[in-house]
Amino acid sequence: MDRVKVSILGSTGLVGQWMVKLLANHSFIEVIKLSASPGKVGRKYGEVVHWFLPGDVPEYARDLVLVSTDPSDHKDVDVVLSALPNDVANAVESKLLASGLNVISNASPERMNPRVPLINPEVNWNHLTVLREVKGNWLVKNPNCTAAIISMPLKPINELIRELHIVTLQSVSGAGYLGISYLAIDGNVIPFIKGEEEKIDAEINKMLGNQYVDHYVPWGKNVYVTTTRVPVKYGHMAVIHAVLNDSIDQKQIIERLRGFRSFPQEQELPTAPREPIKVLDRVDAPQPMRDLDPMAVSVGRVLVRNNILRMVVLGDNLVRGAAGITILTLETMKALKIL
Ligand SMILES: N[C@@H](CC=O)C(=O)O
Repeated sequence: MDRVKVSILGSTGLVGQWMVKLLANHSFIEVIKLSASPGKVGRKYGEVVHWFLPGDVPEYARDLVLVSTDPSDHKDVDVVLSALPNDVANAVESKLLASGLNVISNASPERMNPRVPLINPEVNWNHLTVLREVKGNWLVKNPNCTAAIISMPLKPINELIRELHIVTLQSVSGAGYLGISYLAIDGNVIPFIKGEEEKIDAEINKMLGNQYVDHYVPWGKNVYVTTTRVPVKYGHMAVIHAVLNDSIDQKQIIERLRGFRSFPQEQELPTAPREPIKVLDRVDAPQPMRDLDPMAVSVGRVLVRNNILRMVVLGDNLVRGAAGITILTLETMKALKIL
């Protein structure tokens, strides 16, 4: 397959808009359908979308007439990309799968299904290869945005880790455009995000484990997580303390993080960052306002003391954590000849 035709579900939402933007002028992925909620179906994308990203609505998308999520509206696409909210995704995606369509989805239902690969391409691209043994169509899931960001710097050091203690500082955009009121978050920190702590623990364990066709074997490490919502627009941060198995020099950890490259980099995939983990030497890095990169993860404050590694990790929750990871997964699947 030379070109890959896709449709985007939830195309007017925060994550959907990023998908529309990132796929403008893509070298081999072509968006042929955009879908939105029933009230918008039949109208032009450019007239309906409340565009919030820098720049204009990409030209290719402006005149596309919005379709429904019904499988009959997607029958001529190779892959459906789903940016649907969690509460509606399951019903819609199940119908698409039942009709024989392939789906890559950002929504949380089915992430822990033992047969469904949960993919952060640099971390576990090899889990996708089980799909070669699957007859018919498939579902692939993105991890939770925070799990996507945190799993990246864990990958090159995963065998050194005995257990993890994580505190997150998650931006408001993670809750969606209408997710949290200004009065609730301005000048405030909310130390609870529903369901998030369980997801991060389970998903990191799945991605760093081994995937087989009908089951997976988790990484098997204890991951203790506290999640907080902070008054920042974009970028999720995590303070990680990793208890290590052996003593290891801080410099060796930094070398491993800086030198990390994976399949997407080797294949020079269009959406892959050249340097997936940026270790920043500045004493006050990383900061969402200064250090946010769309697809790379920024790491600072690296310190090893008494066999405990501390690092602060920052990533773009809407791009690396959602829209960009979907596209990079599709590019990885094409490079693996799964499409
Ligand atoms: N569940 C996450 C979504 C990622 O952006 C959050 O609430 O921040």
